Amino acid sequence: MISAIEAHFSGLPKAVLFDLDGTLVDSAPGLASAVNAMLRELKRPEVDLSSVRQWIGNGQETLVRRALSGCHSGPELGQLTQSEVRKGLDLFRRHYQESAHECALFGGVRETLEHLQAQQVVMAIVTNKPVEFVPSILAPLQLTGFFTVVLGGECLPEKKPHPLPIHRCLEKLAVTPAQALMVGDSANDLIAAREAGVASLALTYGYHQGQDLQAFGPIWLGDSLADAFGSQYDSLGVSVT
Ligand SMILES: O=C(O)COP(=O)(O)O
Ligand SMILES: [Mg+2]
Repeated sequence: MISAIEAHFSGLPKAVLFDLDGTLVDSAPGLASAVNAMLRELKRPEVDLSSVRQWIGNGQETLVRRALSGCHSGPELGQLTQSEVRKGLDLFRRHYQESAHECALFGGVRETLEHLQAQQVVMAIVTNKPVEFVPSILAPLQLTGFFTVVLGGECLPEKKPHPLPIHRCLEKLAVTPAQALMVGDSANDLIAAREAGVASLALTYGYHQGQDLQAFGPIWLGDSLADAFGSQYDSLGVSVT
């Protein structure tokens, strides 16, 4: 059976841009450790992992604002002072240096990266996470060598859902929007891709805050990267189990 990716690109895209948190790695445990270390220092109540999962995806300042106010959105976020947010962010980042590695690769990811690399598809990471933390996530998982470009949330004046990081990444890779595929777990990824004229693929296992990702027009939506590229693995005789 021909996959949605093969049908769209008549084969494989020239470049695949991956979101990081919730797409390649389950980073919530490391983020929750740092959030709670920050809250302890500020003598505030700790939060549970499931709350932190709901708060990931809009960069670290938003995560810290949500943790300090104990909710995802609402007037409480706006009531925080600049100095509270700055202090929280400094503490969070100091602790996250220690806990960023507390994350796990989602199933099917390594096989997909190996498959794409073997097919000379260029790969990049476009994340809203500050870029300084990316090496401590990729290195222990031995993922560093797969990516030609890594763009973090504070590399540019805008982050996803703005299309600027995708435009900049395509420029660096010297590929056109039509030659690229964005793979993500949240509306931010799919909106940024759509605005940049890039096809997208949505994974349902990440941090989508209950949103219906189908509404943002991915060419494929599912719960395993291996399934998205599955028929191509099969044709190469590569195991996806
Ligand atoms: O740090 C975040 O907000 C998450 O980043 P990502 O999902 O764009 O990788
Ligand atoms: Mg994500």
